[in-house]
Amino acid sequence: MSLTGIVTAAFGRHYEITLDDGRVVNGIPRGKKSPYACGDRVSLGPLHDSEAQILTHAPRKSLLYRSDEWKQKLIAANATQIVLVVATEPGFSDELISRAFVAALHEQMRVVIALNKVDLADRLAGARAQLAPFIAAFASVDLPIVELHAHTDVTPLLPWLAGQLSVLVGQSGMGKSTITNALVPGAGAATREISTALDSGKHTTTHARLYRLDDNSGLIDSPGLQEFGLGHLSFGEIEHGFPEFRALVAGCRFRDCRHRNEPDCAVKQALATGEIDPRRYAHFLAITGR
Ligand SMILES: Nc1nc2c(ncn2[C@@H]2O[C@H](COP(=O)(O)OP(=O)(O)OP(=O)(O)O)[C@@H](O)[C@H]2O)c(=O)[nH]1
Ligand SMILES: [Zn+2]
Repeated sequence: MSLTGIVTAAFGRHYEITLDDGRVVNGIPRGKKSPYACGDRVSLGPLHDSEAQILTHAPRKSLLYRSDEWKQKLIAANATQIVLVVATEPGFSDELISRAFVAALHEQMRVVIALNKVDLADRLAGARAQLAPFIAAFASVDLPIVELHAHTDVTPLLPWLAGQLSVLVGQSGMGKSTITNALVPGAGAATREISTALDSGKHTTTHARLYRLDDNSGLIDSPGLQEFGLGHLSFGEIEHGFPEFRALVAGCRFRDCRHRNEPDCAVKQALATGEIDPRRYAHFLAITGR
């Protein structure tokens, strides 16, 4: 009988595997690739000095990854939701939010937005305004937005984490590690002070790690990301991540309308009337234009 366990940390081509019996070992993939992610259930070959080859992974409920022309980067396997962390400061990219939504909806994951650092009161209105288009766009989809001051209290997040395997995703400096440390005493995730000017965060979390919150809930902290390439998704899959377009596209003159320069495009008409938010439309062009 081969050993089985779950990937609890991913460091490039090395994986920390927590075996079903509780032992923690090193897993090394066969070949040159890094085809596993935190959250994967894996089976291992024979153990030598706490190290074993990873033979295979079990079928995944979901796989969150990003890609560009050159490579794919796995973020998490089997997660049921993304907790997208943004903050009042440093500024965040709303295009990254649109991208994370496309990836999440493609994998049938829920998205919860955590707006952190609400204590920085003079920045709060601006951050809320930046999120407003998403609230409108996702009116037909469940989209919780949880405001947080992670330094003092993360309990507002708890009801959203119950029963889920959540993956924290966000740009560097938004407070993912602070949230993880508060939720998992002793996690020891590195946090750092932003010492220099605003908006100049450099990332510190270098690898993804999975933490158990209770018997039914887990949390994966992932390195801060500045880009979320979606080169692996088709036009239709990207369009699916824009739920506010769904009811409209049937009204476009062309069945294969790309909502760019085509005549009688219902999406562009909705843009002109303000029914579709210009930021969301810009994100759609950026993501489908690649
Ligand atoms: N004012 C304020 N600062 C916070 C809050 N939460 C986190 N911070 C600070 O924000 C900075 C970034 O927090 P981290 O938790 O390291 O951010 P991160 O998202 O994990 O960043 P990476 O590890 O680079 O991905 C640190 O200086 C934190 O102390 C908050 O609620 N309010
Ligand atoms: Zn169209």
